[in-house]
Amino acid sequence: MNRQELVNLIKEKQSYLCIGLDTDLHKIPRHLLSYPDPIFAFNKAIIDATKDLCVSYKINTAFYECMGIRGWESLQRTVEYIPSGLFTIADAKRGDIGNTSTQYAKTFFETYKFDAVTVAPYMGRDSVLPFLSFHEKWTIMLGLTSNEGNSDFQMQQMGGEYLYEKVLKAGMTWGTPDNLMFVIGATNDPAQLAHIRKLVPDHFFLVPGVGAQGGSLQEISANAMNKDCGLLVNASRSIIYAGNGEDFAQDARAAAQELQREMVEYLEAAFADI
Ligand SMILES: O=C(O)c1cc(=O)[nH]c(=O)n1[C@@H]1O[C@H](COP(=O)(O)O)[C@@H](O)[C@H]1O
Repeated sequence: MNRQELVNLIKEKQSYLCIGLDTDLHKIPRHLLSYPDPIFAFNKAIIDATKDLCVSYKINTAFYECMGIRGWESLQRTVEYIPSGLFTIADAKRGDIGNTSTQYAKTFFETYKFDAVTVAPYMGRDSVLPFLSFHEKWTIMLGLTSNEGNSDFQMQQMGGEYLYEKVLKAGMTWGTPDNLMFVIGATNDPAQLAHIRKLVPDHFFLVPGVGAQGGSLQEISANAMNKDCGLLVNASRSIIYAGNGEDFAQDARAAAQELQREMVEYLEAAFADI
């Protein structure tokens, strides 16, 4: 999916919600455990119940890889089940020497046909560029993350600026607003979110941290939207585990709907004409 298609999708659906399928066998309703592929059965029900409310699904590969081959099969069934026209993210946080990064990129862009993959930029330019060379595919580079440990490296000063600022600036010279997004955690200070948007005016941000981690949809929307919305706001646990009974998918829908309704307001406030 290219940038214009993503922007159009956000306008059509009045949503910039990305639902995280962080599906854990130990957290899904018990009645699903008798299904041949309980993880897929859960995801299928969540997708059926929420696909009109979101523009994207993010599959965090950790929740699938931990189950070996069965997990990869659940991942494949899930990504193939997501309706075409929705933006699919493999949250794999990869990045290695160039020829290895190319193999990671092929895994997620070609074998599993995701639109985007998350990339950890610690190894530098040649670990990120291979992801950026795929046509109409997206690299989502970690910028300022949502976790407490973001202060260990990302918030360290280096030559008068924070390390995360250097990472964002370098990323902008490697990719373009058409193939590169940054992860910016919703748990960060609102003034910092506004500062980051100033530094990076055009790129989309993938924003985790709303919901279970306590980040505010209002704050990220007020401080970090750009002229194209420029945000994909992810929530995982607060949506997919909103309920735990037979009607868990309807509870997930209600949780997603609450965020999407708020998004309508913020889109209206930001763009009279969107
Ligand atoms: O890259 C990510 O998606 C990510 C980056 C970050 O800074 N913080 C963060 O929570 N994430 C991911 O976003 C999701 C957040 O999940 P919830 O806290 O359950 O909404 C998880 O899949 C995390 O791995």
